[in-house]
Amino acid sequence: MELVGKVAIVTGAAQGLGRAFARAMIQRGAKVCISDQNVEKGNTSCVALRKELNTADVNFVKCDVTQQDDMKNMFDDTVRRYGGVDIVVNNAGIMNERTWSSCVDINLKGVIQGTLLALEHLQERGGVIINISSIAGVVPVAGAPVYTATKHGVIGFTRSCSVNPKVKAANIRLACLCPTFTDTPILDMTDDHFTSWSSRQNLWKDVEQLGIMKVETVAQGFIQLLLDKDNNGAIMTISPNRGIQTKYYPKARM
Ligand SMILES: NC(=O)C1=CN([C@@H]2O[C@H](COP(=O)(O)OP(=O)(O)OC[C@H]3O[C@@H](n4cnc5c(N)ncnc54)[C@H](O)[C@@H]3O)[C@@H](O)[C@H]2O)C=CC1
Ligand SMILES: CCCCCC(=O)/C=C/[C@H]1C=CC(=O)[C@@H]1CCCCCCC(=O)O
Repeated sequence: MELVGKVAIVTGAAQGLGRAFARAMIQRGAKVCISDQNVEKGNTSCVALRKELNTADVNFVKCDVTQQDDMKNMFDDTVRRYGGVDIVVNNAGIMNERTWSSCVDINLKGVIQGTLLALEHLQERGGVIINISSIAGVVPVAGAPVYTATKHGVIGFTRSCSVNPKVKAANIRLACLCPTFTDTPILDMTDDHFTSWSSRQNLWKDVEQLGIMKVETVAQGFIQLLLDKDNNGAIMTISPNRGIQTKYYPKARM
Protein backbone atom coordinates (compact mmCIF):
# COMPACT_ATOMS: atom_id res chain seq x y z
CA MET A 1 0.00 0.00 0.00
CA GLU A 2 1.29 3.42 -1.00
CA LEU A 3 0.64 6.12 1.64
CA VAL A 4 1.01 9.25 -0.51
CA GLY A 5 -2.38 11.00 -0.61
CA LYS A 6 -4.06 8.43 1.63
CA VAL A 7 -6.30 9.70 4.46
CA ALA A 8 -5.87 8.27 7.96
CA ILE A 9 -7.59 8.66 11.33
CA VAL A 10 -5.77 7.81 14.59
CA THR A 11 -7.61 7.78 17.92
CA GLY A 12 -5.79 8.62 21.17
CA ALA A 13 -3.08 10.37 19.15
CA ALA A 14 -2.31 13.39 21.35
CA GLN A 15 0.78 11.61 22.71
CA GLY A 16 2.59 8.29 22.92
CA LEU A 17 2.16 5.56 20.31
CA GLY A 18 -0.81 7.18 18.52
CA ARG A 19 1.18 10.31 17.90
CA ALA A 20 4.17 8.26 16.67
CA PHE A 21 1.92 6.31 14.24
CA ALA A 22 0.47 9.59 12.91
CA ARG A 23 3.94 11.06 12.50
CA ALA A 24 5.21 8.01 10.60
CA MET A 25 2.24 8.14 8.19
CA ILE A 26 2.55 11.90 7.58
CA GLN A 27 6.27 11.43 6.83
CA ARG A 28 5.23 8.99 4.07
CA GLY A 29 2.76 11.42 2.47
CA ALA A 30 -0.55 10.60 4.21
CA LYS A 31 -3.06 13.19 5.41
CA VAL A 32 -3.87 12.45 9.04
CA CYS A 33 -6.64 13.31 11.47
CA ILE A 34 -5.27 12.96 14.99
CA SER A 35 -8.02 12.68 17.59
CA ASP A 36 -8.04 12.47 21.36
CA GLN A 37 -10.23 13.26 24.36
CA ASN A 38 -7.45 15.59 25.59
CA VAL A 39 -8.00 18.80 23.60
CA GLU A 40 -5.01 20.72 24.95
CA LYS A 41 -2.46 17.97 24.24
CA GLY A 42 -4.13 17.17 20.91
CA ASN A 43 -3.87 20.75 19.67
CA THR A 44 -0.28 21.09 20.93
CA SER A 45 0.77 17.87 19.15
CA CYS A 46 -0.97 18.92 15.94
CA VAL A 47 0.87 22.25 15.88
CA ALA A 48 4.18 20.51 16.70
CA LEU A 49 3.73 17.91 13.92
CA ARG A 50 2.83 20.63 11.37
CA LYS A 51 5.96 22.54 12.29
CA GLU A 52 8.34 19.59 12.51
CA LEU A 53 7.17 17.94 9.26
CA ASN A 54 6.48 21.22 7.44
CA THR A 55 2.98 20.17 6.40
CA ALA A 56 -0.63 21.32 6.64
CA ASP A 57 -1.86 17.76 6.14
CA VAL A 58 -2.53 17.03 9.81
CA ASN A 59 -5.45 18.23 11.91
CA PHE A 60 -6.83 17.62 15.37
CA VAL A 61 -10.41 16.64 16.22
CA LYS A 62 -11.62 16.19 19.79
CA CYS A 63 -12.94 12.65 20.18
CA ASP A 64 -13.66 10.64 23.31
CA VAL A 65 -13.95 7.08 21.96
CA THR A 66 -16.63 6.25 24.53
CA GLN A 67 -18.92 8.89 22.97
CA GLN A 68 -20.67 7.75 19.81
CA ASP A 69 -21.42 11.33 18.66
CA ASP A 70 -17.71 12.25 18.97
CA MET A 71 -16.76 9.18 16.95
CA LYS A 72 -19.27 9.93 14.18
CA ASN A 73 -18.16 13.57 14.07
CA MET A 74 -14.48 12.51 13.74
CA PHE A 75 -15.31 10.47 10.62
CA ASP A 76 -17.64 13.12 9.15
CA ASP A 77 -15.12 15.90 9.74
CA THR A 78 -12.37 13.87 8.04
CA VAL A 79 -14.56 13.15 5.01
CA ARG A 80 -15.48 16.86 4.72
CA ARG A 81 -11.84 17.93 5.06
CA TYR A 82 -10.03 15.32 2.96
CA GLY A 83 -12.78 13.74 0.81
CA GLY A 84 -12.81 10.25 2.37
CA VAL A 85 -11.03 7.83 4.68
CA ASP A 86 -8.55 5.04 3.76
CA ILE A 87 -6.92 4.04 7.05
CA VAL A 88 -8.32 3.88 10.60
CA VAL A 89 -6.09 3.21 13.60
CA ASN A 90 -8.06 2.41 16.76
CA ASN A 91 -5.32 3.20 19.26
CA ALA A 92 -6.85 4.99 22.30
CA GLY A 93 -6.34 2.94 25.45
CA ILE A 94 -5.77 3.14 29.20
CA MET A 95 -4.39 0.83 31.90
CA ASN A 96 -6.47 1.07 35.04
CA GLU A 97 -7.59 -2.03 36.93
CA ARG A 98 -9.46 0.02 39.57
CA THR A 99 -11.69 1.94 37.11
CA TRP A 100 -11.98 -1.32 35.19
CA SER A 101 -15.29 -0.51 33.61
CA SER A 102 -13.86 2.53 31.81
CA CYS A 103 -10.88 0.35 30.78
CA VAL A 104 -13.41 -1.92 29.01
CA ASP A 105 -15.31 1.08 27.58
CA ILE A 106 -12.20 2.67 26.08
CA ASN A 107 -9.96 -0.29 25.19
CA LEU A 108 -12.61 -2.70 23.88
CA LYS A 109 -15.90 -0.88 23.22
CA GLY A 110 -14.02 2.11 21.75
CA VAL A 111 -12.18 -0.19 19.31
CA ILE A 112 -15.41 -1.98 18.38
CA GLN A 113 -17.23 1.32 17.74
CA GLY A 114 -14.27 2.71 15.77
CA THR A 115 -14.09 -0.46 13.65
CA LEU A 116 -17.83 -0.54 12.92
CA LEU A 117 -17.78 3.09 11.76
CA ALA A 118 -14.61 2.44 9.77
CA LEU A 119 -16.23 -0.54 7.98
CA GLU A 120 -19.13 1.70 6.93
CA HIS A 121 -16.80 4.39 5.62
CA LEU A 122 -14.43 2.00 3.84
CA GLN A 123 -17.01 -0.24 2.19
CA GLU A 124 -17.11 1.73 -1.08
CA ARG A 125 -13.37 2.32 -1.55
CA GLY A 126 -11.65 -0.38 0.54
CA GLY A 127 -8.93 0.37 3.08
CA VAL A 128 -7.15 -0.73 6.22
CA ILE A 129 -8.13 -0.92 9.90
CA ILE A 130 -5.31 -1.40 12.41
CA ASN A 131 -6.46 -2.11 15.96
CA ILE A 132 -3.92 -1.60 18.72
CA SER A 133 -3.93 -4.55 21.11
CA SER A 134 -0.85 -5.49 23.18
CA ILE A 135 1.24 -8.55 23.93
CA ALA A 136 -1.32 -8.71 26.75
CA GLY A 137 -3.75 -9.67 23.99
CA VAL A 138 -1.99 -13.00 23.48
CA VAL A 139 -0.50 -13.89 26.89
CA PRO A 140 -1.95 -13.81 30.42
CA VAL A 141 -0.65 -10.95 32.58
CA ALA A 142 -1.21 -11.49 36.32
CA GLY A 143 -0.57 -7.82 37.14
CA ALA A 144 -3.33 -6.50 34.87
CA PRO A 145 -6.20 -8.95 34.23
CA VAL A 146 -8.82 -6.44 33.06
CA TYR A 147 -6.41 -4.68 30.68
CA THR A 148 -5.45 -8.14 29.42
CA ALA A 149 -9.09 -9.11 28.88
CA THR A 150 -9.73 -5.98 26.82
CA LYS A 151 -6.67 -6.65 24.65
CA HIS A 152 -7.66 -10.31 24.09
CA GLY A 153 -11.09 -8.95 23.10
CA VAL A 154 -9.57 -6.60 20.54
CA ILE A 155 -7.82 -9.53 18.86
CA GLY A 156 -10.92 -11.77 18.84
CA PHE A 157 -13.08 -8.98 17.44
CA THR A 158 -10.57 -7.92 14.78
CA ARG A 159 -9.87 -11.46 13.58
CA SER A 160 -13.59 -12.23 13.40
CA CYS A 161 -14.20 -9.14 11.23
CA SER A 162 -11.22 -10.08 9.05
CA VAL A 163 -12.73 -13.45 8.09
CA ASN A 164 -16.15 -12.00 7.22
CA PRO A 165 -16.64 -12.57 3.46
CA LYS A 166 -18.45 -9.21 3.13
CA VAL A 167 -15.40 -7.43 4.56
CA LYS A 168 -13.04 -9.28 2.22
CA ALA A 169 -15.26 -8.52 -0.80
CA ALA A 170 -15.13 -4.82 0.08
CA ASN A 171 -11.33 -4.97 -0.10
CA ILE A 172 -10.98 -4.07 3.57
CA ARG A 173 -8.02 -5.41 5.51
CA LEU A 174 -7.84 -5.64 9.33
CA ALA A 175 -4.83 -6.39 11.52
CA CYS A 176 -3.72 -6.06 15.16
CA LEU A 177 -0.53 -4.63 16.59
CA CYS A 178 0.69 -6.15 19.87
CA PRO A 179 3.68 -4.38 21.43
CA THR A 180 5.30 -5.15 24.77
CA PHE A 181 6.17 -2.28 27.14
CA THR A 182 6.90 0.95 25.29
CA ASP A 183 8.13 4.25 26.63
CA THR A 184 4.93 6.32 26.83
CA PRO A 185 2.98 8.00 29.68
CA ILE A 186 0.76 4.89 30.03
CA LEU A 187 3.62 3.37 32.05
CA ASP A 188 3.36 6.15 34.68
CA MET A 189 1.12 3.89 36.76
CA THR A 190 0.60 4.36 40.51
CA ASP A 191 -0.86 1.97 43.09
CA ASP A 192 -4.18 3.77 42.49
CA HIS A 193 -4.41 2.04 39.11
CA PHE A 194 -4.56 -1.41 40.76
CA THR A 195 -6.81 -3.53 43.02
CA SER A 196 -6.05 -6.38 45.40
CA TRP A 197 -6.42 -8.68 42.34
CA SER A 198 -3.83 -6.88 40.25
CA SER A 199 -0.45 -5.44 41.06
CA ARG A 200 1.88 -2.66 40.01
CA GLN A 201 4.80 -4.56 41.57
CA ASN A 202 4.07 -7.64 39.42
CA LEU A 203 3.72 -5.59 36.28
CA TRP A 204 6.87 -3.67 37.09
CA LYS A 205 8.81 -6.93 37.56
CA ASP A 206 7.73 -7.82 33.99
CA VAL A 207 8.91 -4.41 32.78
CA GLU A 208 12.31 -4.91 34.45
CA GLN A 209 12.66 -8.37 32.91
CA LEU A 210 11.53 -7.49 29.42
CA GLY A 211 12.75 -3.90 29.06
CA ILE A 212 11.03 -0.90 27.52
CA MET A 213 10.96 -0.20 23.78
CA LYS A 214 11.13 3.18 22.08
CA VAL A 215 8.00 4.43 20.28
CA GLU A 216 10.04 4.63 17.05
CA THR A 217 10.61 0.85 17.17
CA VAL A 218 6.88 0.21 17.44
CA ALA A 219 6.11 2.80 14.74
CA GLN A 220 8.46 0.92 12.41
CA GLY A 221 6.46 -2.29 12.95
CA PHE A 222 3.22 -0.35 12.53
CA ILE A 223 4.29 0.92 9.08
CA GLN A 224 5.30 -2.61 8.07
CA LEU A 225 1.87 -3.91 9.12
CA LEU A 226 0.11 -1.08 7.26
CA LEU A 227 2.03 -1.45 4.00
CA ASP A 228 1.77 -5.25 3.67
CA LYS A 229 -1.30 -5.58 1.44
CA ASP A 230 -1.44 -9.33 1.95
CA ASN A 231 -1.85 -9.61 5.74
CA ASN A 232 -5.59 -9.54 6.46
CA GLY A 233 -6.16 -10.98 9.96
CA ALA A 234 -2.50 -10.73 10.96
CA ILE A 235 -1.34 -10.25 14.53
CA MET A 236 2.02 -8.47 14.75
CA THR A 237 3.93 -8.79 18.04
CA ILE A 238 6.85 -6.50 18.86
CA SER A 239 9.16 -7.21 21.79
CA PRO A 240 12.76 -6.32 22.72
CA ASN A 241 13.91 -9.95 22.68
CA ARG A 242 12.15 -11.22 19.52
CA GLY A 243 11.71 -8.01 17.53
CA ILE A 244 8.90 -7.69 14.98
CA GLN A 245 6.98 -10.91 14.23
CA THR A 246 3.82 -11.37 12.18
CA LYS A 247 1.62 -14.28 13.21
CA TYR A 248 -1.52 -15.89 11.84
CA TYR A 249 -3.39 -17.90 14.44
CA PRO A 250 -5.47 -20.87 13.24
CA LYS A 251 -8.79 -20.16 11.56
CA ALA A 252 -11.97 -22.01 12.65
CA ARG A 253 -12.59 -25.36 10.94
CA MET A 254 -16.23 -26.06 10.06
N1 LIG B 1 2.99 1.85 26.04
C1 LIG B 1 2.90 0.53 26.17
O1 LIG B 1 3.69 -0.10 26.89
C2 LIG B 1 1.88 -0.23 25.41
C3 LIG B 1 0.73 0.37 24.92
N2 LIG B 1 -0.19 -0.36 24.24
C4 LIG B 1 -1.41 0.23 23.73
O2 LIG B 1 -1.11 1.28 22.84
C5 LIG B 1 -2.16 2.24 22.83
C6 LIG B 1 -1.59 3.63 23.02
O3 LIG B 1 -1.03 3.70 24.34
P1 LIG B 1 0.17 4.65 24.75
O4 LIG B 1 0.50 5.57 23.66
O5 LIG B 1 1.20 3.81 25.33
O6 LIG B 1 -0.54 5.42 25.94
P2 LIG B 1 -0.63 6.97 26.29
O7 LIG B 1 -1.25 7.03 27.63
O8 LIG B 1 0.66 7.64 26.06
O9 LIG B 1 -1.65 7.52 25.19
C7 LIG B 1 -2.99 7.16 25.18
C8 LIG B 1 -3.81 8.29 24.60
O10 LIG B 1 -5.17 7.87 24.59
C9 LIG B 1 -5.95 8.97 25.01
N3 LIG B 1 -7.22 8.52 25.56
C10 LIG B 1 -7.46 7.98 26.78
N4 LIG B 1 -8.77 7.80 26.93
C11 LIG B 1 -9.37 8.19 25.78
C12 LIG B 1 -10.71 8.25 25.32
N5 LIG B 1 -11.73 7.88 26.10
N6 LIG B 1 -10.95 8.71 24.08
C13 LIG B 1 -9.94 9.14 23.29
N7 LIG B 1 -8.66 9.13 23.68
C14 LIG B 1 -8.38 8.66 24.91
C15 LIG B 1 -5.10 9.70 26.03
O11 LIG B 1 -5.55 11.06 26.21
C16 LIG B 1 -3.73 9.58 25.40
O12 LIG B 1 -3.45 10.68 24.56
C17 LIG B 1 -3.12 1.81 23.93
O13 LIG B 1 -4.20 1.11 23.36
C18 LIG B 1 -2.28 0.87 24.79
O14 LIG B 1 -3.08 -0.06 25.47
C19 LIG B 1 0.01 -1.70 23.98
C20 LIG B 1 1.12 -2.33 24.46
C21 LIG B 1 2.14 -1.66 25.19
C1 LIG C 1 0.37 -0.86 30.11
C2 LIG C 1 1.06 -1.66 29.08
C3 LIG C 1 0.94 -3.10 29.34
C4 LIG C 1 1.69 -3.85 28.31
C5 LIG C 1 1.57 -5.28 28.61
C6 LIG C 1 2.80 -6.05 28.33
O1 LIG C 1 3.59 -5.70 27.49
C7 LIG C 1 2.97 -7.19 29.15
C8 LIG C 1 4.04 -7.92 29.05
C9 LIG C 1 4.40 -9.06 29.92
C10 LIG C 1 3.72 -9.32 31.14
C11 LIG C 1 3.85 -10.68 31.41
C12 LIG C 1 4.35 -11.36 30.30
O2 LIG C 1 4.62 -12.53 30.22
C13 LIG C 1 4.35 -10.36 29.19
C14 LIG C 1 5.53 -10.45 28.29
C15 LIG C 1 5.50 -11.62 27.37
C16 LIG C 1 6.39 -11.37 26.21
C17 LIG C 1 6.28 -12.47 25.25
C18 LIG C 1 6.93 -12.09 23.98
C19 LIG C 1 6.58 -13.14 22.99
C20 LIG C 1 7.04 -12.84 21.62
O3 LIG C 1 7.75 -11.87 21.38
O4 LIG C 1 6.65 -13.57 20.75
